[in-house]
Amino acid sequence: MLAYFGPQGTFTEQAALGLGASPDELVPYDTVPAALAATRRGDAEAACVPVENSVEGAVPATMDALTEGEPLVAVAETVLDVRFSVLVRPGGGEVKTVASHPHALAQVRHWLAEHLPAADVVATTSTAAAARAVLAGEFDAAVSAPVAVRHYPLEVLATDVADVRDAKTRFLLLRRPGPPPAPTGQDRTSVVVTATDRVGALSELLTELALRRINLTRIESRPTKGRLGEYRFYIDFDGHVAEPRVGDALAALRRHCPDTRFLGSYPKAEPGGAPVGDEEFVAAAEWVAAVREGRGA
Ligand SMILES: O=C(O)C(=O)C[C@]1(C(=O)O)C=C[C@@H](O)C=C1
Repeated sequence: MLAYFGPQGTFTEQAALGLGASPDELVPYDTVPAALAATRRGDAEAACVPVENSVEGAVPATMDALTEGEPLVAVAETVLDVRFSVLVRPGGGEVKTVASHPHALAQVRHWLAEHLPAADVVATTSTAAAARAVLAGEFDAAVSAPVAVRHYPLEVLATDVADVRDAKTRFLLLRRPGPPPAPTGQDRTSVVVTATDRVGALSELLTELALRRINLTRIESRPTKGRLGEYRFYIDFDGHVAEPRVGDALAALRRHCPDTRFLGSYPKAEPGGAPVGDEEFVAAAEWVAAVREGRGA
């Protein structure tokens, strides 16, 4: 069974199907932490959750749930184009309230101001939860994934709704720790570190990546929820833990920051950039091994 951030008809369900899940193994959970908790307990083999959107940024619920509790690791990612449909009850009349996930609402602010300026905007746990609530008569319109109309007998008031064209959301498939998927040459590695409060701490961590020619693809911070001013950094970079360069960098991060948590090495959804070769690292390690054994100098 595969848990996902539901209910039925979310973008996340679409993402899980796109990652190869079959519809009959999918089980919806109403929140991201609930989907991850089911995976931690072993009720689900894996969980599919949103992690970042190109307009609204990180999904805080996912970031927090990845560091609180037993480790989970990403084994795959996928990226979806995000355009919304506005759904109403058939023959529903005037739209006085419009509901959706906060991330979705943030992506259609201008559209709502132009087309439904008098409507009250209400946040729901997901885009599909909004559709479900419209069906139940709680709100008049839902800003939903286009697929939601297949699950809820609603009428489409508008399609292709998005303030920013080409908006995208990235989703992760997470499992309990196990051997990472084999490297493909176009992989991403994710970690979370807590930088200590001193001059240059974060810059030292990033320098470890730069020194090994590792391309940083994302850095996000979230408060540790402990002391004010203490932050965790979520760092994504190109490469796979199986590559000597990347393994070396991870070891360095862990030396700087003993609570470094590995969040996975997995194939990139949108491959790009030439892979950086590991030849120099392999050759240098062989040279050191030879020196140690007295075979080289
Ligand atoms: O509510 C959904 O349909 C989701 O899958 C969540 C989510 C998100 O968290 O960003 C996913 C894609 C869209 O950007 C809006 C909402």
